[in-house]
Amino acid sequence: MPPPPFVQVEQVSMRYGGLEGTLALQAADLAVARGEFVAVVGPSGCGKSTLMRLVTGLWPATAGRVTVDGRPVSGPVAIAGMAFQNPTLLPWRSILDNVMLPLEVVEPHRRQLRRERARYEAEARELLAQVGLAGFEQKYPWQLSGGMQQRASLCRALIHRPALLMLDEPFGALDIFTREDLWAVLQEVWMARRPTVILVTHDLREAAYLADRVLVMSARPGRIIAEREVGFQRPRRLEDTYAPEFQALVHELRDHIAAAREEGPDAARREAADVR
Ligand SMILES: Nc1ncnc2c1ncn2[C@@H]1O[C@H](COP(=O)(O)OP(=O)(O)OP(=O)(O)O)[C@@H](O)[C@H]1O
Repeated sequence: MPPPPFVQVEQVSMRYGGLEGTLALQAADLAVARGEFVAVVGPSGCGKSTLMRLVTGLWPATAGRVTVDGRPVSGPVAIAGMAFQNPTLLPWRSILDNVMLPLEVVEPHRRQLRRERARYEAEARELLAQVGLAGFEQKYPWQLSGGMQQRASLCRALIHRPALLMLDEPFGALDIFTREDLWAVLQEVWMARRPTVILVTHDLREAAYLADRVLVMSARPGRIIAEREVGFQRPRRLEDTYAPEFQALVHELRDHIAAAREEGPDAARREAADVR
């Protein structure tokens, strides 16, 4: 029998702002295996970030069930690391202290931090070196470029060795060259540590480069309407993204999203028919 999914979303709906509010998700299902790298793509405003908030327990679902590692999600999930489009580093803390922040919050690290500070600090420095930020530990966020801040934010998401890494457009604000550099960094970190990853992105090349499987969402109210395995060998290289098979996959995903956008009016009708 196959192991149960590490992340499971079953028939989840989410309406913001009470009965008359926006229905962001409707009867959405999602299953992600332990250690899998999944990308979620879809039309703008279809509910991708909402799905992320429900899986990490930042919002409760209006209906349905979310489990992570076999446990129902009823509040913030401690085993999750998160990074968003905006690096959200604290300006008054050094890069090293920003990276170490989750250790001050998440148990059991919180309890162990005072006693084992040197070990944790060495881990943070190692992680920073892995993403190319050796030597910048004592700098402040405002002294770093946007790409460097995003690298640091990735380290902060990883420092407590989360089993689940939730990335919501982490490279969305970066120029294409920096973004491509960070794809390689993320792939390397994932291959070394194998967390389960859910990545929300608007960039279909990014999804195809990084993910084992790409999930396509419908227009709002969102649900998963298509999925595509990505079989390219790892480690994937930037040159691979120019191969015909890779480009064909990106086109296929684009067609799915175009169809999902067309479906918009139907989605609106579905919403009207279901007042959940
Ligand atoms: N806190 C909120 N209160 C009310 N409505 C919200 C809230 N957050 C999101 N929404 C609405 O829910 C819908 C889904 O939003 P969400 O941010 O999940 O979509 P998204 O797919 O991540 O969007 P984008 O592609 O633009 O990043 C949108 O119509 C949005 O306006």
